[in-house]
Amino acid sequence: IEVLDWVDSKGGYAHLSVGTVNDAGLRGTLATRDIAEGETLAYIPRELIVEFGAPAHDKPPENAARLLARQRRDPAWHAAFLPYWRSLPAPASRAIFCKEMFTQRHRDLLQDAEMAAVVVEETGVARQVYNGSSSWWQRWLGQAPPVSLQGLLPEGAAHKISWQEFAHTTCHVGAYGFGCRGAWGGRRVCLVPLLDLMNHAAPDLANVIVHQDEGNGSYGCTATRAIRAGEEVTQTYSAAALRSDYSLLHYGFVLDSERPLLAGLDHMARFEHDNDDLYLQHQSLMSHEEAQRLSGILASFPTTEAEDLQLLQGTGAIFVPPEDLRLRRVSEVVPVNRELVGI
Ligand SMILES: C[S@@+](CC[C@H](N)C(=O)[O-])C[C@H]1O[C@@H](n2cnc3c(N)ncnc32)[C@H](O)[C@@H]1O
Repeated sequence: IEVLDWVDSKGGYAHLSVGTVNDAGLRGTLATRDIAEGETLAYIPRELIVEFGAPAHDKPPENAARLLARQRRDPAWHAAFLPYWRSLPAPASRAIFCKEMFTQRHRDLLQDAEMAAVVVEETGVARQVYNGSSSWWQRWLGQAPPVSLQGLLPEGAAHKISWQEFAHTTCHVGAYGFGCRGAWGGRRVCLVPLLDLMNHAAPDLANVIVHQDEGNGSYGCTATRAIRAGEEVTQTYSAAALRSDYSLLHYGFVLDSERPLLAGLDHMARFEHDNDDLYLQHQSLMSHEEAQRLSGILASFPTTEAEDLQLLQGTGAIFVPPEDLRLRRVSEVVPVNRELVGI
């Protein structure tokens, strides 16, 4: 597809094709040749990456407003990224569905008051950004999103964007965005063409990790095990996406898994709040209290960390570097071999 040639023409590469990966017609990425473990099978240069937001406010609706505004204010930029926009599911296509598109009927199906509250709260923020319905003092007091579609676009231009288009863009930014390091430091949300066509799989099934070069901001994708030509290429989006409720609400899918990862203690409604320091954000499926309890049990084990490490090395498993291995095991559900990709 066009986006592959575009990446190629801009100095990137990918040993990937885009195609149907299951009987339900899901689209995803496939290896075009055999890939060895540790090989970097895709490289996306910095200039193809779309970056938004600031650390304090990087919610999908605000970034959607920034994206839509930039597309309209800067037609040359929009045109330069056409192959990327065309690679994404069209609005109203069944390939993309998340909470911004929920109707009352979908909310009722949740059968869970807290999840329904998350939907109401987050779509409420999206509505505020779309309508620009908050006053300057609400924004100043932090009671409303700092960005509105009207505020970013010239007079009258915001009205030409329908709620459906806005909800679709919010869903796209949320479900296709990557956490990245901004050009001037700080955490941002980025859109990474082509690599965002990879589907999610649990860590034991995923075969690549996606990483950003700290120096030049480019993105790479490295095989965590050997991949055969034609095999689907998948990554683990985040530990949070291993939870059925989280993946359903934010991405519109649920993985087949023997044990659904759900617990009352770490309900996603809490999980989502950045300033709730009771919970370990976007990393663990538990509260700090629970992490401390489990850490205490691990600390009382008869073997040392070094001995555990030796055992793990013998298995060829991918694991985090030795320092505080046990404690990290508690707080990081998805271990990442940073050495493998040199980050
Ligand atoms: C980053 S995109 C991946 C590419 C997407 N499949 C496409 O064709 O544009 C994320 C979306 O892909 C779908 N998806 C990703 N992983 C999935 C999985 N394991 N099972 C079902 N759908 C998945 C969901 O619709 C999700 O919101």
